Amino acid sequence: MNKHILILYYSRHGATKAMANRIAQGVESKGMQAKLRTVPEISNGIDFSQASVPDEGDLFVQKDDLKTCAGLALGSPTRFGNMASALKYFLDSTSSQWLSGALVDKPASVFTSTGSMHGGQESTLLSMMLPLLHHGMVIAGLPYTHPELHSTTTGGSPYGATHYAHGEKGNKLSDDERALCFAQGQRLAAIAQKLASQ
Ligand SMILES: Cc1cc2nc3c(=O)[nH]c(=O)nc-3n(C[C@H](O)[C@H](O)[C@H](O)COP(=O)(O)O)c2cc1C
Repeated sequence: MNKHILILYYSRHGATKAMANRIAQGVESKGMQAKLRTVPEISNGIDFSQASVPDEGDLFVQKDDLKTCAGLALGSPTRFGNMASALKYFLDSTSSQWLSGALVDKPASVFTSTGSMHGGQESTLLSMMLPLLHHGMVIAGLPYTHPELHSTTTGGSPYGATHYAHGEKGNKLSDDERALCFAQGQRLAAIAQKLASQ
């Protein structure tokens, strides 16, 4: 089976990246490799041209990463109740992978960070699922058997892990958020392993 879970995220200020790193720890605790990848900023073609390799941090995703992964965690900051355009721009370029069924029957989950408590976490997560369903993925949320879903006063939802960032520089995850990110990574890896053994 493909051994790695692709954790594909966009993060401007680091909160979504912190979640991605914690989800990766959950994946790796199940004996699978977590491949952390991001997407470039969108350029209007006038302001700047983007380097093909980022100056720092995780590498940019390649289309082949979709074909070779065993599962996908997709993460974005909430932008007006939806995913960030940089991530959507990448997804909109995956017609070939859709045609070839590169993601069909692979598990997927979604995660997001917001600046305000009721700023659209769930609408973002639900809308992020749509392209993944078109790609034929099997969507995995978070079950309420995780006690943190009952007790959290910050982020966390059955639709996927979330973080309430209290503004744009709030990158420190609460204990409940950390636990749920970890659980999401574990669950994704466990489902990928089960599906591969069918
Ligand atoms: C253009 C824009 C739109 C945003 N829209 C929302 C929103 O709808 N709801 C919300 O709670 N936060 C919103 N935010 C705040 C970000 O979601 C929040 O700061 C997030 O934690 C940033 O994640 P990052 O650190 O990974 O970049 C918005 C930020 C920007 C720049």
